Amino acid sequence: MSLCLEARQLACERDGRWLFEGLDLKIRSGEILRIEGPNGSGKTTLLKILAGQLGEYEGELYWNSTPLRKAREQFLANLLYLGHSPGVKAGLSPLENLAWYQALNGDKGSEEQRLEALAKVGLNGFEDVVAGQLSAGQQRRVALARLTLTRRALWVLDEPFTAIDRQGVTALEAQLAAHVQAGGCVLLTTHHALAVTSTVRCVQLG
Ligand SMILES: Nc1ncnc2c1ncn2[C@@H]1O[C@H](COP(=O)(O)OP(=O)(O)OP(=O)(O)O)[C@@H](O)[C@H]1O
Repeated sequence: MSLCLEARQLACERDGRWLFEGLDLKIRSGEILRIEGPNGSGKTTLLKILAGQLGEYEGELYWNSTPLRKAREQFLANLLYLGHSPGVKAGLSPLENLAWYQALNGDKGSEEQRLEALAKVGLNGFEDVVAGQLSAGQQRRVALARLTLTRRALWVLDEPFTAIDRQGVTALEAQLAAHVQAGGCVLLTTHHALAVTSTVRCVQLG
């Protein structure tokens, strides 16, 4: 099924300043949409709005042509949102963190799946280490393991390459490309130059 998230005449004000106004954008199956702009231009704020996490905005959002407020359940069932911070629980191991994410989504999953997802992000041998003791890049990798674990079509990713080494960047780029090739869509912010350019469109803020 073809998917489409659309924003019409989106505007957001912070502390008496318009971060963006009259913003129209669309993201469909098979596309990567990159939000660009300098620090403080509103990229994270825009992603939160588009991921349904922030209600303080003007304009309208549509999911498959239905206003998002009426299609919220279907929208959330298709959404995987990874925020600016890795959002990993420091007191839990990577394996426990993934089990916790799955439980939040009402998905029991299996340990085998979780081990496979951690292996894919290069965390073999760190599965049972308390996440608070992992490096910044390893914590980000725990969060990124959710991309493998959770079957959602729309990925909204805020700076997913932060703290990731060169090999990890290549692997993540390949994963993004494979996801859109399989009919998914990716909305992301990154200060990193993406190698997969053919399916990437850009929206500039600031
Ligand atoms: N909850 C909030 N209340 C008031 N102002 C906020 C809030 N959240 C963000 N802002 C302000 O909105 C502006 C945009 O912030 P945002 O985090 O969206 O920028 P960004 O483009 O993602 O920046 P960066 O590239 O540094 O991550 C900033 O000036 C910030 O101070």
